[in-house]
Amino acid sequence: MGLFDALSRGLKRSREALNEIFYFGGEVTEDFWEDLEDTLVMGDMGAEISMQVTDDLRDLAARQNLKTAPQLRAALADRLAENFVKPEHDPFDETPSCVLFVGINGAGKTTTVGKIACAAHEAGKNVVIGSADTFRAAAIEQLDVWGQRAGVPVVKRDRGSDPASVCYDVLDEAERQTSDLVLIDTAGRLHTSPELMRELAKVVNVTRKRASKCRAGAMPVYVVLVIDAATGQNGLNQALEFNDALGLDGIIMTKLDGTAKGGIAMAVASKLKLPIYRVGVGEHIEDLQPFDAHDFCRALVGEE
Ligand SMILES: Nc1nc2c(ncn2[C@@H]2O[C@H](COP(=O)(O)OP(=O)(O)OP(=O)(O)O)[C@@H](O)[C@H]2O)c(=O)[nH]1
Repeated sequence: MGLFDALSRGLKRSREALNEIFYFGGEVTEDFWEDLEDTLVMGDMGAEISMQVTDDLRDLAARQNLKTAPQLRAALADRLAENFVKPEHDPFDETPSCVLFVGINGAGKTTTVGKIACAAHEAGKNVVIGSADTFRAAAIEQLDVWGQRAGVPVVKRDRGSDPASVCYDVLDEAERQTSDLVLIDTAGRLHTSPELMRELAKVVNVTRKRASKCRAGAMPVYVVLVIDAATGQNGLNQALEFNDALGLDGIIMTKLDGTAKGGIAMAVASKLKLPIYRVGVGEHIEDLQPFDAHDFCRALVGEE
């Protein structure tokens, strides 16, 4: 199943709400613009973007003399797509590359590492996984299972070990194996805990320092925030805090197959000017897909 179909199944709530406006909408009236802005806000896009998008569409309708709601549906999808940033690099396509996965508990970090490891291994890449979640024993086991499934080695240490030193070991191993792709899972943490964010900043710094000293030349390190799309507007607070503490390179948005309304992807990408590298649309290996802003926005507004 392609991204558009997978998203179309997931983003039902926002699409139905927008459908209602467009379906019943004949002539565009003042009520139409109010309903549109409210619906975008309810779809987790945030007040600022919703107002901006509505104003821009209103200008376009006036300029192009578009008078009925259905005429505006495709224009809305195009306007929404403009909120997304195109990635300059894809950390999962570059070789060599080291990616640190960060985020709150249960966002989908471990699952995403597993899915990416499987796909990269299948594509013939030499992959190594690092388990810097030394807090939760079950997380280390979960990553081991993904490693076995993917046929990829997992570097791990005992529960309670220093996560930064695990990252150092992971890069030692990656160098020994001349790995193409290094994927490091970190422990879930609340963005509101300064102590845990400081610990994570140390993990990132140590990884960057070690990666800059690889014998074959510096290995780029990407810090990727994994966000559960169903957390709604709280996802924006997470992104702002993680970005402040670590300087993020991009986002992976998971669980867009569930009850998520989807607008949070746009709110985060637009506010932080960060690319979305992948989206999760299910729990299985194949349910992680490259992000396409146009497909995403068409699925959101119900454009075929
Ligand atoms: N439906 C759906 N479920 C997902 C997706 N991604 C992850 N999950 C599920 O979300 C749950 C949490 O995923 P994990 O990968 O364990 O999350 P985590 O961020 O590593 O969690 P911590 O280790 O506690 O920080 C699991 O049950 C996953 O199967 C997705 O895209 N869609």
